Order: sequence, then structure tokens, then C-alpha cells
Amino acid sequence: MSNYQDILEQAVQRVKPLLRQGKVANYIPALAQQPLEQFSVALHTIDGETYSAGDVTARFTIQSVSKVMTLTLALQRYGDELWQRVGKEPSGTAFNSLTQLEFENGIPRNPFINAGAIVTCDALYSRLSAPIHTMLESYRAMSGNNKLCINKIVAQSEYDHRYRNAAMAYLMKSFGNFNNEVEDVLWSYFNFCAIEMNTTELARSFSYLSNQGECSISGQHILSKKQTKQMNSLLFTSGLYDAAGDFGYRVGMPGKSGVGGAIIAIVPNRFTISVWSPGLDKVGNSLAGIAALEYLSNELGTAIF
Ligand SMILES: NC(=O)CC[C@H](N)C(=O)O
Repeated sequence: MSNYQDILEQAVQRVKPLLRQGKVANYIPALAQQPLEQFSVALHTIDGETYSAGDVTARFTIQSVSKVMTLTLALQRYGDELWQRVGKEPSGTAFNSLTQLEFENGIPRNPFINAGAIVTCDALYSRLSAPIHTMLESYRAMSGNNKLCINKIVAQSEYDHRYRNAAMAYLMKSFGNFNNEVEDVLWSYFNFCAIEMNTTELARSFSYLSNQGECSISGQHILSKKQTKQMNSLLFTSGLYDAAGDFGYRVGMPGKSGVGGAIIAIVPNRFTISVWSPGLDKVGNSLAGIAALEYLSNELGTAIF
């Protein structure tokens, strides 16, 4: 349907005036160097068609969007047992907040804030002999690009500045909610965050979330229908950190953001959308990315309500 292409092109025009308004994430030095004026969007339908517009060849690290795949691989291996170690409630605090973790005995509120993703990585680490390899191969199969790589400069930069994330992991360890060596798990976590893609690959990688758990690229059965519904529900309530309510109000779709400027949004039984623009708002979500999704939601009638 060429209508999709037209609407994506219009979204690119719409967000142009916003691109300079955001700020790149500078707490990770390797991310601070990205030029602000970049934007791209891709839409991948459950029939396997992809549309894209904007800076479609630009590559970026997926950052916290990786938390969705981390949770997916962990749920495949643990099922509901995983929820003994991480909660399902919105945090209402910043993605890298430490305070709640102490009050709540080292059990992170949800898997989409840093502490929750790191403990999920710890769980995964216990069940995989080569977690970084397994993760990369999963994305390669699901995106349809078997050359996807990790940006090692970004991974190393994150590791070198890991203080807050290390503090969370050690705090969880002090509460008995961490089984492996903290530094090893953090290295995996940063490598997952530093996987590099363009928006087309990103939308394809998460096709299973709009397709009842089945990847439309590889045909693999990734999650059950029930787990897919659960994942989308959690993404709706917690996918955008302490801005999940605002995102839900404006966009009306389950979504997940990352500080590299990427966001995925899911329209169950129709398509997965990805947007990317490195300028972030105060919470750490792509400013132009959210504006584009709000526009697309209205134009395409994609809100789930
Ligand atoms: N919100 C994010 O995208 C955070 C991910 C980043 N790698 C971090 O751990 O701080």
C-alpha cells in the first residue's frame, strides 16, 4: 500500500523543525558525537513488507530497545519463573534511578529500566554459554541482515563509564538477586545495547511483537500468543521509563525507547514501526521520534484503543 510510504514521507517533513530541539545523550561519550539533524522511520507489516523514509541508511546503537530482546530470550528460557527476580509495574522514576531499588529489596520494578534489564541479563547469562553471540545471532535472523554488528567503540565507552549501572548491579547482588560476576554481566548488557542497526532492520527485528509471536522474516516462533500479549502490555505500561504515561496518551501503542534515539512501536496484528533521531527530551526519549509516532498514530489510525 503506497499510502504507507506517503505517510512516512510526510512524517519526515513534519519532524524537521524539531530535530535541533533535542539533546544527544552525553553521559555515554561515544554517543555525544552524533549530529542532531538526522531522522528515519520504517514500518514493517505482518505480511512482510517494509516501508521506510528519511535517513534510511543511517545506523545507530539500539540502546535500551535491546531490553525487549533480552526479556524475550529470558522468557523463552525461564517462563514465569523470571518474575521472581523482576517486577511488572511502571517505575515512575528515571531509567537509571537507584533509590527505588534499595527500598524494594533489590527487585527492580520492571525489565525495561536499567536495573531490570541488567538482572534479566544476569538470568540469561546463567543459561547461555556465549550470550553476546546468541543475542547477535538472534537479531541477525530476525532482521534479515546476517552482517549486523556490535559497535565496539560504544560498548567500550559504556563499560568505561559504567558507574551507575555497576552500582545497581552490586546493590542487587547485596540483596541476593544476582548470580554471576557483575562485570561480566555488565559487559554483555553493554554489548546488547551497542548492537547497531538502521530503522528497517529494527522494525523487522521486532516483527514478532505485531505478529502474535512469530517473526515474519525468519518464520521462527519467538514467543507464544499469550507471552506476546503480555510483552506488549508491559511495553505499554513501562516501555518509556517515567514518560510511559505521556507516550501512551500521545501515541496509544506499546513502545520501547533507547538513549541512542531509537523507538519501536507495536500495532498488534498490523505492523511494527521504528523511528530514530538522536536528539532526546528531558526523560531520555527521542523528541522527534515521539512526535513522529504521534503523527503516524493519528494518520494511520494505529492507536490500539
Ligand atoms: N535508556 C537507555 O537507553 C539506557 C541504555 C544505556 N546503555 C545505559 O545503560 O545507560
